Amino acid sequence: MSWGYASHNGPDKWADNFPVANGPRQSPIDIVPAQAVYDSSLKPLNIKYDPSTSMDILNNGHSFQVTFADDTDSSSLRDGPISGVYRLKQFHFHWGASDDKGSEHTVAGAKFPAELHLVHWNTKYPSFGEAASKPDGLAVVGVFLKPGDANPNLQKVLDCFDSIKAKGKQTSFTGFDPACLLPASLNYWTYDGSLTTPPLLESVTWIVCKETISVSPEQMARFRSLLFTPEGEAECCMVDNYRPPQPLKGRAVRASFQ
Ligand SMILES: NS(=O)(=O)c1ccc(Cc2ccc([N+](=O)[O-])cc2)cc1
Ligand SMILES: [Zn+2]
Repeated sequence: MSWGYASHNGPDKWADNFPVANGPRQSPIDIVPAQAVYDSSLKPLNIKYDPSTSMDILNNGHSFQVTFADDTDSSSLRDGPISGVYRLKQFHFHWGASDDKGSEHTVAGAKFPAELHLVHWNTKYPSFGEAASKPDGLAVVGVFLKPGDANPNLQKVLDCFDSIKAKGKQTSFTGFDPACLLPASLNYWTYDGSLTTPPLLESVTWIVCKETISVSPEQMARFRSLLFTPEGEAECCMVDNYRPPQPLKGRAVRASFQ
């Protein structure tokens, strides 16, 4: 039985095969701004992406992801709460069946219709797979999507959904600069956490942007037109592919802004 988001294989069942699900630094969490500690020693995020590193877009049956060439530092993240250079590996999203849910992190209990994750790995390790098992191995930048005007940069991603509707479908996706999906302000909250899907490894420095990016109702409908299921199987819409907030267990959430 493989993991998913249905009642029989969803977040409440993940601990059966992945006991770290009940670990001390699980993600996502509810971010309570009033309880976040401003840390003046936190640096601004230093993000440099090279569009020529974007390679393809894939429906992996849990979400869709855009994968990047990570054999050089040309698309990477520095500074912020991290030390060293972290290379961009992929970005993906989590979203709901309706606009009242879908994000993984919440802000004082508020849910957003979707959340973008830009996944980076620490180049002090030889590969993404190696880094994914180290406490300082990964850094994920999270951005909330807020209902509003259509987002023209997001539209470039949504336009290729017809080619990746079913699980396992993949198509070329080159020349895309994911920096165009970032909000104008890179003020952020940061805390030590985990992957939000199995294997739930506790290797992620989370960097969650305070400012949101916009998404229109029509664009949200496009997200919800993807399928969890492969071609030839009964169709199941890809929606509600989010894990709910997990216990903070004494962790501090720091803010890069006052
Ligand atoms: N949602 S998230 O925490 O940003 C996230 C990011 C990347 C991944 C993909 C993944 C990351 C690591 C492994 N691993 O080490 O076996 C398998 C899959 C899973 C989840
Ligand atoms: Zn994610």
